[in-house]
Amino acid sequence: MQTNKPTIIAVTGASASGKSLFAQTIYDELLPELGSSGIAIMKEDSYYKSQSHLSMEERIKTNYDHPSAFEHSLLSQHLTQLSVGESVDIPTYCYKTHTRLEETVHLTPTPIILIEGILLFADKELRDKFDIKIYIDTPLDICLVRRINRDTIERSRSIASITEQYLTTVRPMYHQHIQPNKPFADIVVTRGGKNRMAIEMLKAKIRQLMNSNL
Ligand SMILES: Nc1ncnc2c1ncn2[C@@H]1O[C@H](COP(=O)(O)OP(=O)(O)O)[C@@H](O)[C@H]1O
Ligand SMILES: Nc1ccn([C@@H]2O[C@H](COP(=O)(O)O)[C@@H](O)[C@H]2O)c(=O)n1
Repeated sequence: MQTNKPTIIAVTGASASGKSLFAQTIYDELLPELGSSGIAIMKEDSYYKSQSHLSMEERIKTNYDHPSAFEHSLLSQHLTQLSVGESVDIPTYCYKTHTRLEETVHLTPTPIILIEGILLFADKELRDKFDIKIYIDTPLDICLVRRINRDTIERSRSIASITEQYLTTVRPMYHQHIQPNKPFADIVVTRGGKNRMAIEMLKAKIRQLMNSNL
């Protein structure tokens, strides 16, 4: 069991702004040198509430861009457990059925934990657990185009359902719960997962943290 508290790096921004690509790129590029005992990656989306008790019609109507769609209390509890050296079992979420799957992913604490998600800064209790806070700042029209491409291919959505959801919840919730929390960020990143300078700076910071923990 490790003794030092992990450094938790949170990456937020609009849906399809490039949060996953940014966090995953840092993780993939550091994994060979830090190993799986050095760095881990988590998703806020894993903590979408289980909706197994609801009909498919009710699940489709849910506002997935409001903080109440997430079980943030469980995420907060897991981050606390990881911080004191305890392992956690992370839920697995399915965007096609809009609920959790049976299986969980076991995570043991690592010195560096990356986490990405749309509403990580919306909850003060969660926000206070992050050591480094990053906001991916991508124009909303670019996010929409990416979301259409991604959700038709990866999440089995129709164009009609994507545009309806975008206008009724995704866009308004962005203006209410995501963009207003941008000032909490330590670093605002343009060009998302393709911003090599931002990626290299984060990697250098992580290496420095790892060396200072030796
Ligand atoms: N800078 C970029 N240029 C081009 N495509 C990108 C860029 N960043 C992300 N994408 C693509 O856009 C889609 C959404 O990106 P993703 O990282 O999943 O966003 P998020 O995690 O913020 O929802 C993915 O298909 C991804 O490959
Ligand atoms: N059942 C669900 C759950 C979530 N969404 C959408 O996912 C977005 C968050 O994930 P990103 O990878 O895009 O950050 C969020 O905007 C929800 O609208 C969904 O469509 N269905």
